[in-house]
Amino acid sequence: MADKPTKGLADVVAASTALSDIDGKAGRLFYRGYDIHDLAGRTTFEEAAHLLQRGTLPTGAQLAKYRAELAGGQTLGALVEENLSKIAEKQTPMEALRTLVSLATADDPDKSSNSPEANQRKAARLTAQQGILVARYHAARSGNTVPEADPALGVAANFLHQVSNRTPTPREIEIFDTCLVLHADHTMNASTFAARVCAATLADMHSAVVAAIGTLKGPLHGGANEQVMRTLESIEPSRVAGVVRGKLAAGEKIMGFGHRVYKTEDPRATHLRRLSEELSESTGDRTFYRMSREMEEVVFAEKKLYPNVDFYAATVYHYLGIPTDLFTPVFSVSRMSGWTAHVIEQHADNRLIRPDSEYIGERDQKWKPIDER
Ligand SMILES: CC(=O)SCCNC(=O)CCNC(=O)[C@H](O)C(C)(C)COP(=O)(O)OP(=O)(O)OC[C@H]1O[C@@H](n2cnc3c(N)ncnc32)[C@H](O)[C@@H]1OP(=O)(O)O
Ligand SMILES: O=C([O-])CC(=O)C(=O)O
Repeated sequence: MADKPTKGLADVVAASTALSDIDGKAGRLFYRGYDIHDLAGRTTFEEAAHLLQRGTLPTGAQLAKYRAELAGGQTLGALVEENLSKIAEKQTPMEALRTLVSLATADDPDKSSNSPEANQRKAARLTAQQGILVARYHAARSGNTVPEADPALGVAANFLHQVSNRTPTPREIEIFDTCLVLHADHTMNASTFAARVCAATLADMHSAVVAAIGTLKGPLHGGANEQVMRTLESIEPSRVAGVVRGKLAAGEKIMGFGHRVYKTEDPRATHLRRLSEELSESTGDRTFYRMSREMEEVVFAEKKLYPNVDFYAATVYHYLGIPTDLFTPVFSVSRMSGWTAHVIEQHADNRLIRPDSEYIGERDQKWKPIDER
């Protein structure tokens, strides 16, 4: 019989990975040995994605090649094109992404191969496409068209331009690029674990990332960033402390706080707090930043909980003009680079992931025919 399980697999080491590492006590995060504090603000999203998917921070030539591959991977398949507007009418953003990425399999030239080369190509295409899917979905539901992606610009610049239909400032692009770097990978988080479980059956990369998108959607994981903004918008600015204390007293969770692994501040939240403050000053709209600071103080005083990555990401995206229901899709634009890197890693050294369970049901039941039950 199996040992008593730890609820939610807490502290269980479920996979080996060379992609990212967390020191939860010290509040440190590393991508392939590089400290997130060294990467954030200095490395572009494309460099971080190359690091995760291809193993190294790219040289200039490698980066140019990878960026060209991303630019070439932006074309959406015929089945996606045919269905996009119908899906945008009927599905919420994360539902739509789950559907669209699944449909994208149909026209992917490498759909039937899990070879390392095919996986590298698919990882680049999926990473290139995710931002376009979000922008095209948003345009379709708003009755707009999306400006053509400029191959000379990176994922961050093109995404902001396409979603807002205005030219972002260079600083806005830098800030958003940093957000993408900060969200790219995070060890065995729920969506990455889901992707690895799927990939470990030798299912294809698209199937694995569809599982991951469905898992990221929930409010205990990536969906929390949208809920943070909804909470901020629902509170009268002068009543933050009372409302938050009331929610905690009622046993409610405050979205954007707490973490399974970090026992101190999430290092990504440190960057995002600073970026949120900067944007609150440059936009002249300090209300949500001030409210966030007050929420942080109250939650810490009451529960000793720190903000996680989703907390200040919410106000950063808000100040960048991103619609609130696209916050979790934005997370997926970045995390696609990590999910696909994990699928590459899983397929390269695979064993089926099939843990045991503890049986807690009835035993020795006596079967009766239906008319005697
Ligand atoms: C990208 C990401 O996924 S980051 C996480 C995003 N999710 C959120 O922000 C949602 C809010 N946070 C949470 O639900 C949790 O902190 C999680 C899911 C992130 C981590 O969960 P776990 O490690 O399983 O902790 P768990 O949910 O068991 O909480 C432990 C205790 O802290 C409390 N707690 C944890 N987070 C919060 C919170 N945000 N607000 C209030 N109380 C909280 C729980 O109520 C519980 O209290 P109890 O022991 O008195 O019952
Ligand atoms: O690691 C986790 O459990 C959640 C998280 O912060 C992430 O996925 O970025």
